[in-house]
This record gives sequence, C-alpha cells and structure tokens, in this order.
Amino acid sequence: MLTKIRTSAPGKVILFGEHSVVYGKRCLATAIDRRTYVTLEGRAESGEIEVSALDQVFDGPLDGLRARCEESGEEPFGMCLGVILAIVQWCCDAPVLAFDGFSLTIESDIPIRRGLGSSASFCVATTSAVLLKFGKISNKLTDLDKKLVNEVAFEMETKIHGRASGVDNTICLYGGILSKLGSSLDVLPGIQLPLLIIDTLVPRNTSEQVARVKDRLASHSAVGHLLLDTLGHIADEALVIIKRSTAGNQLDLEEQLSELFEINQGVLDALGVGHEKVSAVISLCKKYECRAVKITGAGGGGSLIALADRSKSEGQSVSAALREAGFSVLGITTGAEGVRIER
Ligand SMILES: Nc1ncnc2c1ncn2[C@@H]1O[C@H](COP(=O)(O)OP(=O)(O)O)[C@@H](O)[C@H]1O
Ligand SMILES: C[C@@](O)(CCOP(=O)(O)O)CC(=O)O
Repeated sequence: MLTKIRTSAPGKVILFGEHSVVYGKRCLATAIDRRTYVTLEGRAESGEIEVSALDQVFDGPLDGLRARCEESGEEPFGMCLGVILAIVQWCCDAPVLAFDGFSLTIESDIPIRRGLGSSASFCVATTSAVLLKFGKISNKLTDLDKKLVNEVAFEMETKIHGRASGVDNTICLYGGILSKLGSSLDVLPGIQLPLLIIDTLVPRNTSEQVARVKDRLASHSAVGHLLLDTLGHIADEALVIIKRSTAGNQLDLEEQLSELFEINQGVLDALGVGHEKVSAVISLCKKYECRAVKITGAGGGGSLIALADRSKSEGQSVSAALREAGFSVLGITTGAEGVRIER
C-alpha cells in the first residue's frame, strides 16, 4: 500500500524583543492559529517527485527538480523546491541513488514574506512529513524526533534566509511561547491572546532595519545601549507576567501586556525603525481606543500587532477603519499547538 502522511505546523509572531535579540537580549515569540498543511502520498514511479505549492506544480525526477531550482533563483516556488531537494538529500545521505517516488501538496493560510513565519512553518511541516516517509522519525513524534526535525528545519531555514536565529523553526515546531535569551531557547505553554496583525503593506527589509539600529548605536552608543537594555527588561517583565498568568486573571494579564506593548513601541521608534505608515496605524488604533499596538518583526513598514480589548466591541470597528485606510488586517489567537501529524 502506498504511504499517505499529513502534517501541519503553525506560523508565529514576535511579541517582544525584536532588534534587541540581535544584541543578546530576551525575545518572546508565540505560535499563531494559522498553519501550513503538508500531504505526502507515495506514488508508483521510483525517484519521481511531484510538488504542488504556491499555485504551481513541479513533476519529475530529482535532477529535474535540481535544474528547476537553479533556474528559479530566489523566487518563492524555486526556494520551496530547493528546501524539498535538500531534505530528500539529507534523508538519503546524498548523492541520492534511488527512492520510492512521492507527491507533496503544501497548503497554507499564512501570508508569505510578512514576518509571520511562513517559511519556518513550511520547513517544519515538510521536514516532518519527509522524515516520516524515509523512516527517520516515528509517528509518535517523540522529544527525540522533534529535536531531529528542529535541527533539519533549522538547516532549511538557513537555506531560505542565508542566516537564521533558530527562533522561527523552534516556535513553529513546539508551539506555545518561546523565550530566547542568548543561545538558550525555552518553550512555555501558550497563552491565548486575541491579536490583530496589521500589515502596512510596506515591504519590510530586515537587514536594512538591523543596519539602521547599528547606525544609531554607532552615533549614540550610550543612549542606544540603554534603549536595547530597556527592550530586554520589557521582554523579561513580560515573561514574568506570562508565567504568573492563570485562566482567572486574563484581563489583568492583557492590561499589563498592553502597557508593555506601548512602552516597547516607543523604544523601537526611538531606535529608528518606525515608518510613516507605522505611525498612521498607531494613530488609527488610538482613535478607536485599541489598547496597544507595536511593531512585530523588523519594522520600517512591515506588520504591527494590536492587543484587541475583549471588554469592548472595538475589534470590528478598528479593523474596518484600518482596512478602509488601505492596511491589511488579520485576527489571530496566540499560543497555538506546534507541529502535529493530522490523522
Ligand atoms: N505555503 C508555502 N509553500 C511553499 N513554500 C513556502 C510556503 N510558505 C513559505 N514558503 C517558502 O518560504 C519563503 C518565504 O520566506 P520569508 O521571506 O522568510 O517569509 P516569512 O517571513 O513569511 O517567513 C517563500 O519564498 C517560500 O520559498
Ligand atoms: C529585527 C529582528 O530582531 C527580527 C526580524 O523579524 P522578521 O523576520 O523581520 O519578522 C532581526 C533578527 O532577530 O534577526
């Protein structure tokens, strides 16, 4: 009987610690309730792979897949094929001689290239499916299995980004909340926060924004380092608040995190990673008394997260106003489950 495997993994947002994480301070990220689903089905033709993703299809042998990747350069589907080729090579101890053919169908409701971890979610779900097919992990997804998937998915993320911190693949794999401090990564149970993700539709360029912060540090070293320390303290405090939280004090938790969002945004702005569209989103949110809003990820455009206030019905009106002003808005819940095998 031909194999059929279906896996899924969530996307992510950074809650606190963007930029300061580059300087060794704490960063908190959380999995979101948007996922990538990968269906792998065995096929009769030996050595043939079919990939359907991002509204495109490849069907052919591994050599053809390699040639298509070289042709496609940095284009999303080409990068996706490059990751699949690398995972198969990893499983077969390259050079690959022979393997049972298979098809992969990749479906996702995570918008790509928006800092929501579409690449890590895709890498984790695809790595899990292919490693399962090649018998490298068990369908119990034990701690050891997950550790192996994380190592391979990290290699794949590095392939897509040139460099990766390990935050995205780890949070998409384990779900919940991830705290990164220096080289240590801790996973905590998730908390369910209602967030709006507001995309300014100004393309973000992470390396440009990281360079902007570096310039600010070069010209105002003492002040710049104080700002980074402040971001670190904000993330530390948020972690304490999250760890203390229980189902009974959700409103209290959201109130406290909300204040930290506001302070954090002020500091990011002072570091120079704001943008006129970021300011426009913040003004609109304030007009609708939306509790708090901050950049998530690199800034300089990109996306913001706003904590929706459960005690008012403001969520819908602020979303409508933001959309009317030309921004894209997604309502999500944080703390989602990590990788899983769909039955
Ligand atoms: N659903 C998907 N199917 C196939 N490949 C995907 C999918 N989602 C993301 N990718 C891969 O990840 C890349 C996007 O990575 P990146 O620019 O880092 O965006 P993000 O910030 O969303 O992670 C795409 O170019 C593509 O190669
Ligand atoms: C600015 C930074 O801290 C986060 C970048 O986030 P994103 O991938 O642009 O969402 C850079 C980094 O951590 O590598």
